Amino acid sequence: MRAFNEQPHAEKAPYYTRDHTKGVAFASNFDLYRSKAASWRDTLLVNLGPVPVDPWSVREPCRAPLLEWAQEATVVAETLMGLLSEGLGLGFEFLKGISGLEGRRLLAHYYPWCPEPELTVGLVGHSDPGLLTVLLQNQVGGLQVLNGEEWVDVRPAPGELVVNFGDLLQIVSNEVYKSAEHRVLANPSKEPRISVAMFYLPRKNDDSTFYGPIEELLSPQNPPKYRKFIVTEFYGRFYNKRLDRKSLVEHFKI
Ligand SMILES: O=C(O)CCC(=O)C(=O)O
Ligand SMILES: [Fe+2]
Repeated sequence: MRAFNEQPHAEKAPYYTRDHTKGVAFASNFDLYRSKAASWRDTLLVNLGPVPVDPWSVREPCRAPLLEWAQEATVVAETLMGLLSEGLGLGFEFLKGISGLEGRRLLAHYYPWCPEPELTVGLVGHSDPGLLTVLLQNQVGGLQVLNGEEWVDVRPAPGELVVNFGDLLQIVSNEVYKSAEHRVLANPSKEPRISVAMFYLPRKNDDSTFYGPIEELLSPQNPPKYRKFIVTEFYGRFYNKRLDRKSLVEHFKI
């Protein structure tokens, strides 16, 4: 990822687009024109499912490592989804059946040195939209998670993965699991911060499915906390707002 980002501008220019529905897109903040200020990072986005990207559209030097990482992360996500499903008292396959592991999106972030890090952030506070995110970060640090009112450092450790519960997991589990609010500080070090995240999201272009709290979890004592919606509304809401805190779950709250 470092090699990709540090290529001359002309090598990266063919990927510049704000159209996140493309197979591959390279841009700075996806919500640049909706947010109050720019964040200090660039992001390479690769859509890996349900319509897999042509692997050859991700050019060297990062094609093979990214695609390999995506496969490995998916094995982790599949296992975790099974365990979380059992944690809800449902079968191992249940959660996977809801959104599947088909909506797979890889985001590779590059946070260059920021000369005035106190004036902006690398990535504003937010929760991830899907079921789960599996994230690998290099050793620079800067990721923080909100614990109550306090931002706590998620310090990198070699070989460690960070897993975020997403908004959809909060909704379908009727708040048994809560999505994690997190942010990345602007990078004050000369060493770039690099992270690669795999998002497991609802399938696009499938408006025959209604998402909402899983019926099997509901009872008169545990009524649904969220209304049902289709995926077009879910993505429409996510992409038409700036990245901000946990507003996606708030939108669907009853
Ligand atoms: O760069 C990171 O560590 C966090 C990335 C992230 O939160 C995201 O892509 O949603
Ligand atoms: Fe995130």
